[in-house]
Amino acid sequence: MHKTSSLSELGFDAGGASSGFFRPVADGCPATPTTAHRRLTKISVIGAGNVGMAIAQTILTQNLADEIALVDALPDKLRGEALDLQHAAAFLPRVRIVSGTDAAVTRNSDLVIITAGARQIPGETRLNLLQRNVALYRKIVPPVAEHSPDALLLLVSNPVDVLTYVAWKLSGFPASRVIGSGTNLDSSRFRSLIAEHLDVNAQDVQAYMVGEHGDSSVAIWSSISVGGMPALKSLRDSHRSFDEAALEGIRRTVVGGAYEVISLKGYTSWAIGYSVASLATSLLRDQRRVHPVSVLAAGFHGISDGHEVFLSLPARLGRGGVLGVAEMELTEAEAAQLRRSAKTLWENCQLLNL
Ligand SMILES: NC(=O)C1=CN([C@@H]2O[C@H](COP(=O)(O)OP(=O)(O)OC[C@H]3O[C@@H](n4cnc5c(N)ncnc54)[C@H](O)[C@@H]3O)[C@@H](O)[C@H]2O)C=CC1
Ligand SMILES: CC(=O)C(=O)O
Repeated sequence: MHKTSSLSELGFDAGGASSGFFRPVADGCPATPTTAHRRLTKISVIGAGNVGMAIAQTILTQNLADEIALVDALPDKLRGEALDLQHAAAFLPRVRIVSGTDAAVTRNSDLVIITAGARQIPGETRLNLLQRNVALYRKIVPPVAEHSPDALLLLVSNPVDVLTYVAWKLSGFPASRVIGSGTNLDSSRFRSLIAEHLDVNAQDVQAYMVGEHGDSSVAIWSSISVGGMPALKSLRDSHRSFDEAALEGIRRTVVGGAYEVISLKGYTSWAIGYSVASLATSLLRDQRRVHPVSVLAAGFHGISDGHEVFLSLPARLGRGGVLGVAEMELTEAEAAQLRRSAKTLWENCQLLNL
């Protein structure tokens, strides 16, 4: 484990340094019972690339963790990223940052977020990454699960739905503790498009994309509400142009959002950073918020009970992981689209022989 540069590395003895500096106060005790018994929260981020670092830095600003462990295969890059974050300590809540190329640094994590892996080059689909990233997950997931057997696993590398299945199989964890970031990000893109159109804050817009985090994601038009009011009918009443073709155009724009950013800057990072930090908050702070995330979907909406496929459905998240999945009312067309997504994803899962 590498605790980033410290005075002890320069030869200064850390033992007793604090007690030499501060004079004990009368009747003082080392820690109040509350502090002494408070369970510290540890989050590990595997993969310190664009996405891993955007997630780590967003989590840092949200005062969610007492310790963040970063893991990457490239030791210099990893140490550089860890130091760079540590140098911001004077502006942030106090968080211990540790890093290492070995999964041992993640020991006793509450939440492990995996972002390691190949990313798309312009024009490539997420499913194109499957073989490369499954090979990585075979190396990463078993030791991580062994070091933190009670952790929640949050998967981000693509194709995220199939890799969530892979992580579930390789970890041996219950499905409720294995969650893919899924369409939480796609739904944010969807909400922000509608919010911009109506000139309202995207936080006041509810709108769900479900299914695959990828080309076959399904927009649930009946889920759109603004300030608690169903919005599709009024959008249609005020704009005759909101016909089926226009709606499919909006869905394609949401799906194309990632491709557009990748073609412009080479990767996506900030939005997924906020998306995953919001999931981490809901999980670790037991917020019981509903997020569209990748969960075991067998038996939902006509997906066969025997198909252990993971895809996004609105799920209630808390400290135990997935606490429940909302029974959405879908049109027959939406349910059929979802089943088509499930079929494609399940075919990919079966090729892996896990
Ligand atoms: N689910 C989602 O919504 C999103 C998923 N992604 C996915 O996240 C993944 C990462 O993307 P970027 O951060 O942009 O890529 P990147 O190339 O910047 O970072 C990947 C990191 O993984 C590290 N890595 C490789 N093998 C490793 C191992 N065995 N152990 C630990 N670290 C290892 C690399 O050294 C590198 O630092 C990609 O698969 C990408 O498609 C990206 C954006 C959104
Ligand atoms: C790359 C990716 O999956 C996204 O930004 O949606």
